[in-house]
Amino acid sequence: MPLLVVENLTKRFGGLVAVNNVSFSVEPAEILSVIGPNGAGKTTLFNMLTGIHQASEGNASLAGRPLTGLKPHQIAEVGLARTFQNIRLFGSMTALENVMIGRHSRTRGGFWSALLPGKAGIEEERQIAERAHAELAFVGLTARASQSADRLPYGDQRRLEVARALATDPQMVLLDEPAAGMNPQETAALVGLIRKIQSRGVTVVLIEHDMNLVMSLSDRIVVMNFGQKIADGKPAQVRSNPQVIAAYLGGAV
Ligand SMILES: Nc1ncnc2c1ncn2[C@@H]1O[C@H](COP(=O)(O)OP(=O)(O)OP(=O)(O)O)[C@@H](O)[C@H]1O
Repeated sequence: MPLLVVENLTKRFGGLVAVNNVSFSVEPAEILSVIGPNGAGKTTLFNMLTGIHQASEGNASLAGRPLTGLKPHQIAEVGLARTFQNIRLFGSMTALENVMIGRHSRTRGGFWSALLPGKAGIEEERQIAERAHAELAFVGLTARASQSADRLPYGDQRRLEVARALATDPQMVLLDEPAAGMNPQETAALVGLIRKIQSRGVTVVLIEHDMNLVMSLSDRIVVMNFGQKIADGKPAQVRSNPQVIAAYLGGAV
């Protein structure tokens, strides 16, 4: 059974159809990339899946539970987490605190657990910090735990966002251009990290423009152009699809 099912999702902004009747599904523990030219509708698709935009038409579900109509925090509770194209960290907080905020959304006291009475609050806070340290270690940022997020190198900020998403215990993470602005070494480390996320059993859907990364990492690729899905298949199929070559890949591959 697919984990994510997207059926006929459409988003209109006034007269502009940013996402037009898009359907696809994602199997558990798959790595699926969504590619397409600038303005194709990829981020709008993620924004509908994560409750930032309400769909104009269509449905999406995760593990059989409807996502459409839910608020972002409810979608996180269903098990869908994301990172953003423009990094959204709390700049003046430490790396550890940024990950703890992700974890707070999944615990009894939530964000206010520090106010829980006595021992219960202290114990919950200790568990949250422990889990946040584990996620920092997972993404390779142990040494950065006590540094302010805004002081971290760019690639580390992107990995910190991934750690925060993972701290919510998601079944699936959506990564919006995770390699954007990374140097080749950082990109290589990112490939390793995404494979580690997959081996944890977390399904990964990413938007990415780095075609080397997309072709080497993806189990499957969905191609969008002008809001519509124009192809859906394994990297080799997508790479040789004449419509995709015309719309996007050109001489790049
Ligand atoms: N909030 C909004 N209001 C109006 N138009 C929007 C809004 N968000 C996106 N759009 C428009 O919808 C279309 C799709 O944009 P979207 O950001 O989803 O594309 P994209 O494929 O993610 O592009 P990129 O690769 O450049 O990030 C674009 O024409 C964009 O200008």
